[in-house]
Amino acid sequence: MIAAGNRPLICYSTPEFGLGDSTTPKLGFLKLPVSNCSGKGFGLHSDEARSSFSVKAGEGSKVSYVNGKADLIRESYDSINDSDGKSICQMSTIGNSTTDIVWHKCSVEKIDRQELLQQKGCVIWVTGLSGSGKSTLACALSRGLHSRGKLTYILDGDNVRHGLNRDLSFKAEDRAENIRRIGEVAKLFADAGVICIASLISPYRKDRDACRSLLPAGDFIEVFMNVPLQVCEARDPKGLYKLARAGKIKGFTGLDDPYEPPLNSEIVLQQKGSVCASPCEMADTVISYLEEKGYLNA
Ligand SMILES: Nc1ncnc2c1ncn2[C@@H]1O[C@H](COP(=O)(O)OS(=O)(=O)O)[C@@H](OP(=O)(O)O)[C@H]1O
Ligand SMILES: Nc1ncnc2c1ncn2[C@@H]1O[C@H](COP(=O)(O)OP(=O)(O)O)[C@@H](O)[C@H]1O
Repeated sequence: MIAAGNRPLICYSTPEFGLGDSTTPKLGFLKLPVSNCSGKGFGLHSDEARSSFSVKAGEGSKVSYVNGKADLIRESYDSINDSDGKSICQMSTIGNSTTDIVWHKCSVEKIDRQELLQQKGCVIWVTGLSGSGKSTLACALSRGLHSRGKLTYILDGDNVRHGLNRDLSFKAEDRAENIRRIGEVAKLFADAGVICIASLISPYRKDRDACRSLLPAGDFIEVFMNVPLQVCEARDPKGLYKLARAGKIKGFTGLDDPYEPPLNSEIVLQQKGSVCASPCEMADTVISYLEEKGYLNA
């Protein structure tokens, strides 16, 4: 299925697509080669797609139509006219514009979901160097809250990079996109009423702050794993620091790539002298904070 912005495209076709007669619009799935779904364009530029067709992008009562040649829909929709000379600029929402999208409200809201769950949705954003204990804390926290009957979900940078963010590298703009996407997903979880634990290096202050700004005040709780580089490197459970020191990984955070420590995080977890609190103790610190701020009640 093809998506137009965040709306599905429901297609009906001329007979050569084998979806029935062309005069009666039918809902169906039009299998077209799509070579680029992420950029401005649709990517319908294969020879196989050079047939006349109609595409309908709709959600509820909002519908946009395109009638034309598939190979015309490439980069810009603003300048394309259909066979009657009518502009089909509605399709410009396929890019990154949000001007033609209307928020659809539902009578079941966040407050209702929170009531059901007896908790408040929020995002606990765990940031720190590789090896600082982010994933360990996330698990301990999830376990601790679960045992109190609270619903959590972990978005771990490593794990999300196996799926949603598998197209992203570790260069600065890809890290920013990784963080942006996880921030948006975390926001959805919080809206669902879930206590979402996002655990990723997120080295840049501006990217973390952008995620904070997606949420209502107080609902973004930044936890800084303030563990010295030497400690992280000595732990090196995946052997990545060793590889980076050997020059086999370039741009490794803390070595040859920056980490900007938070300036005002809600919680800072750090060693006392040379003693590091256990993961359970750290999780308890976060749980106490949530309790105090009322996140463990509706
Ligand atoms: N170049 C480089 N720099 C830092 N980390 C690297 C790199 N290459 C791979 N890894 C592994 O990827 C994990 C970090 O992914 P994140 O999504 O958390 O990173 S980021 O927020 O986009 O910076 C990180 O996982 P953690 O050790 O759990 O932090 C590493 O295992
Ligand atoms: N509080 C802690 N005290 C001692 N070791 C820890 C603690 N938290 C994590 N570790 C260890 O540090 C290493 C890195 O932890 P991990 O959670 O994978 O870090 P990150 O997700 O930040 O890369 C692991 O070997 C883990 O067992």
